[in-house]
Amino acid sequence: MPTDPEQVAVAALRLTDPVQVGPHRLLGRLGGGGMGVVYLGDGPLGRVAVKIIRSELADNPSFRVRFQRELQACFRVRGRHTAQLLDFDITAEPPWLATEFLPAPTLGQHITRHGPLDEADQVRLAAGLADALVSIHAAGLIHRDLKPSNVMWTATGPIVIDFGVAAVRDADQLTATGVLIGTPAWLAPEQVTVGEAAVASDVFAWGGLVGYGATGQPPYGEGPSDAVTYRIVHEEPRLDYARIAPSLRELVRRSMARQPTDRPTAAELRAALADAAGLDAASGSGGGSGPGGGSGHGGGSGPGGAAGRGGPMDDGGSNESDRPVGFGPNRDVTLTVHAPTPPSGPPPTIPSPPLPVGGPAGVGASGGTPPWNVSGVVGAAAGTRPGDTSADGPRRRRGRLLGIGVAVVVLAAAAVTAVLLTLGGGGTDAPTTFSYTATGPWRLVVADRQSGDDVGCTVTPHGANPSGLAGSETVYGDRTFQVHQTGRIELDVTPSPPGCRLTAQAGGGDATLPFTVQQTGDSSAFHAPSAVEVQVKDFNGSETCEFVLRDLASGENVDFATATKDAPTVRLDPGGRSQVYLAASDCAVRIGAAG
Ligand SMILES: Nc1ncnc2c1ncn2[C@@H]1O[C@H](COP(=O)(O)OP(=O)(O)OP(=O)(O)O)[C@@H](O)[C@H]1O
Repeated sequence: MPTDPEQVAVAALRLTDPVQVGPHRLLGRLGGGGMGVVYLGDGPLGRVAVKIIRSELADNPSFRVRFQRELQACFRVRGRHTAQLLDFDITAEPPWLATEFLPAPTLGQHITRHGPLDEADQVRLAAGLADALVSIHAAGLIHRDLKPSNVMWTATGPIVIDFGVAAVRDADQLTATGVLIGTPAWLAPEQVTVGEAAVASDVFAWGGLVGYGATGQPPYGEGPSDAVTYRIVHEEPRLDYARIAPSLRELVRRSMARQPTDRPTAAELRAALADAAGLDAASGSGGGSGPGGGSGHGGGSGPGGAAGRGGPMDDGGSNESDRPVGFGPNRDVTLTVHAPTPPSGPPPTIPSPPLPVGGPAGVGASGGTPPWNVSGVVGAAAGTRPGDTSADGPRRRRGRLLGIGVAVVVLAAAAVTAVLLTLGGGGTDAPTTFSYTATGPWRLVVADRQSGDDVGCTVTPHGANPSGLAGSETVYGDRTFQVHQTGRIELDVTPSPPGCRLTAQAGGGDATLPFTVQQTGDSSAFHAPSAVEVQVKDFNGSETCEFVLRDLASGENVDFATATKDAPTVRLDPGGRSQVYLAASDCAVRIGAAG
């Protein structure tokens, strides 16, 4: 376990950030993801982590209903290794929820700083995560998004955050155009292929996380989401089992079985590890040293119960995080943490001298020469997968649930040249101009790589809009546009790299029918059959879904149809075109040849 003080980055509030949410005064930013931004708050419940939900999600009428249901289930989760939900207001604008603040790095941050875990910590990680999953599953929830940024590495073991919200997020993610959320690297094969998660999917992620703890590497490597999802569906995990503690190897191997039914349950994992990690295998995690009595409440805001993790401290109670630390506009701070913090601390004060303004403290977001400030085109070697040439390292947030069709496209795209378009000039606020010379149809992939904000990437074409782009577009997560225009195309993008990354992929893809499209954006192109059948898998809260079939070569709209809940399958006629694609729709669909 960490014995040295750990650094917890708290970035300054931005001018546009709220300063108060319900009864919680916001002190700084802890991070952010697809659902929204997470703030450090202080108030009647002590220090809390407040997540403010993105308006794109919250605007969907079904979101609040689902979210409230899910959060009520979250209140039932009382685990030694799960973060306690303390308060929420689903009726607020925007909605928010508050969980106990865990003054610790995430597992990902810990491993980035200190390297892979030794065997004793691997066992603690494995046992703690298994215990957390038992608590979550016992409440009828599936985490769905267990990954290094959702595990806090505290002095009392791993503590899982963010459970319950992924279900709502997944159900609603396609309703807000352009919002793509999630991290494919940790998904189970069935989440990729059919978009469905079960408790066994969490067990699969458990195996990947334990492997990551032991090796520092994600189980399916790094790279663009297409490549990673392809590997998840078709390949065995790339784990160096020799580096995994012997007592965990077989459990990891079994938990990452391709067939969900071949995986152990979380309870079996926990039982197998109980002795090694000193867990009480029989009683579960309901008791233990969990937080004191949070009382659930529904729509309104109000205190949910006492915050704070009452577990024993590893280091005899030294607790520097209670020292006055500086918060306030334009000041980033680093909390030095020896142990979990009791909730009530002295009110924050502004330190002297002022701390630097910039990105999250300790992350090095400000200063230095931006490594992206180069112009040129980097061509991938023939036969590599699109984007495999990226020198950008792991992507922290990306589109998810790319479906079988995308996996197929990866293969097809391997034959074409993938081009990473790098950009010249541009400060943080000024747009950076991207240019690409196309000789045939191509795909523009916009990746919003800024996991810590809710800004998105705004892409604005110079001159005429290329097909697919409806003028200036703002993208959250990843989104693909099919473009038929050839010649030189110039686009402005803000913010500049590395927050936003634009990639061009030659060709329009060549997916094999049938395939499933879960993400927003244009589908991959496919050879046109005599008629196309589009079956809506998820209306994502809408009453109807509009479809447009487009010709890849010309960008021309060739057929339209509207699916309704009474008639969820529609036929589209390619009208003799040889290669077509389905233009952006907000619904999740399966595209096949009509029989
Ligand atoms: N309870 C908490 N205590 C302390 N820090 C937290 C807490 N919850 C979240 N954080 C911090 O905020 C970051 C962002 O959390 P969040 O769950 O929104 O994002 P994510 O998991 O990276 O993304 P996504 O929502 O797309 O899965 C976490 O990685 C962590 O650093």
